[in-house]
Amino acid sequence: MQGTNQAQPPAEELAYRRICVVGGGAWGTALASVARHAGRDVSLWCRSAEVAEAIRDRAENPRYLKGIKLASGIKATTDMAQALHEAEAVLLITPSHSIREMTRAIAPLTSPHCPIFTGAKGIEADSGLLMTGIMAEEAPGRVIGAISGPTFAVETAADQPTAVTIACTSRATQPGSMAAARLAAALTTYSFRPYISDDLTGVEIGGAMKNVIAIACGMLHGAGYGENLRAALITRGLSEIKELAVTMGGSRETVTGLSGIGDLMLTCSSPKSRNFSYGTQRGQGLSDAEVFEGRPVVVEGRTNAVTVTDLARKKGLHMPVCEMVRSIVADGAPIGEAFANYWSAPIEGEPRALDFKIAHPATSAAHSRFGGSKT
Ligand SMILES: NC(=O)C1=CN([C@@H]2O[C@H](COP(=O)(O)OP(=O)(O)OC[C@H]3O[C@@H](n4cnc5c(N)ncnc54)[C@H](O)[C@@H]3O)[C@@H](O)[C@H]2O)C=CC1
Ligand SMILES: O=C(CO)COP(=O)(O)O
Repeated sequence: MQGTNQAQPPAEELAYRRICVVGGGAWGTALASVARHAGRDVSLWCRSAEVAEAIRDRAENPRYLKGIKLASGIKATTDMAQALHEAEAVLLITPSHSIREMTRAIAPLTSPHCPIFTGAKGIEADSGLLMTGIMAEEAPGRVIGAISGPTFAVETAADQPTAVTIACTSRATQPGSMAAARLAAALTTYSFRPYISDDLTGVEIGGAMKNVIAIACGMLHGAGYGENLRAALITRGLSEIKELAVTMGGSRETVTGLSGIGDLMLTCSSPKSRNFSYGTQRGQGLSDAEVFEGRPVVVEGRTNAVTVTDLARKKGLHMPVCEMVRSIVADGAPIGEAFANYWSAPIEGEPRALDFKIAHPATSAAHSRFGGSKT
């Protein structure tokens, strides 16, 4: 059929030439470095003058990516208007709680034709909106998108092979479709491999929920449980992601992709993950205050345990893994007790001969491991 086999423009012609990354933390800096390696004109807005200076002058970000040599030529600045000047695409890479405020700041400083993509993973408290839902409210009419997947900033910045998903508001429409493809073309290097998706909801639900499940895995790992349990939590967690994603209009296929199972596996199994590490330390008996020691660290799963379960409850969905994490991080339940409740709950649709709350060995093991109510 005529028209269906039209040749795509060459990638270089398609690619955005000028990209502004907003957020000079670990992930924003890593993406700025990727874009520079891909040959783009890259500006980076940083909150800290010291960080901006180190990136500009020495191609390093000692605060967030210590010891890693970045691409040279990143125009790092603390001046937002200067960073956004003539940007063809913006990557908004600050923590999820700041996305509303940051989109509000970016919108008037950019052309209405400039798409905004975010790498933040989360759901907003109160509104229950995904990151791109917030951005669509604050920058109405804009093409909005997300970049997600199994991506530790420290590896990406060090040029380790990394695959991501780039999704856009209605990729099926011309502007959305073009924006995702243009960003993918702009960021592709020998080590950075973007895939395109039109399932923004599925992509973002995966990103928000995997952090909560990683905390669960970390907590039980820290408490001394084995890999069997971790694999079970990842699998049951994936099922919770699938339920919420499909209920919200996302697709099952996305859940089995990079932004779903890919990111879930990575985050649930590595000490490089802040969510998994936080969980591990809590599982070892440390309190929140002891884990953070006054240093603010982005652990998105702590707040998202509440926002995800709030949303699921509203939709009439039961999410035992996420509820377990919520009961610990938000309601102060002892980890052993929360796990025992989770593990001993009847399995829907299956008859149980025993009262698992009393008889299951894992229940008493959990209680003794955690020494009653201390943790
Ligand atoms: N670090 C990683 O490996 C990855 C992180 N992400 C996501 O990217 C987002 C950012 O994470 P990271 O860069 O790792 O965090 P980070 O802690 O390394 O850096 C956060 C950056 O945001 C800035 N910031 C913090 N609060 C702010 C606010 N209220 N307003 C404006 N700027 C603010 C900080 O100054 C800093 O530059 C998170 O949602 C995270 O889940 C996604 C993929 C990988
Ligand atoms: O999102 C990430 C990897 O894809 C980073 O995970 P953490 O925020 O747990 O470090």
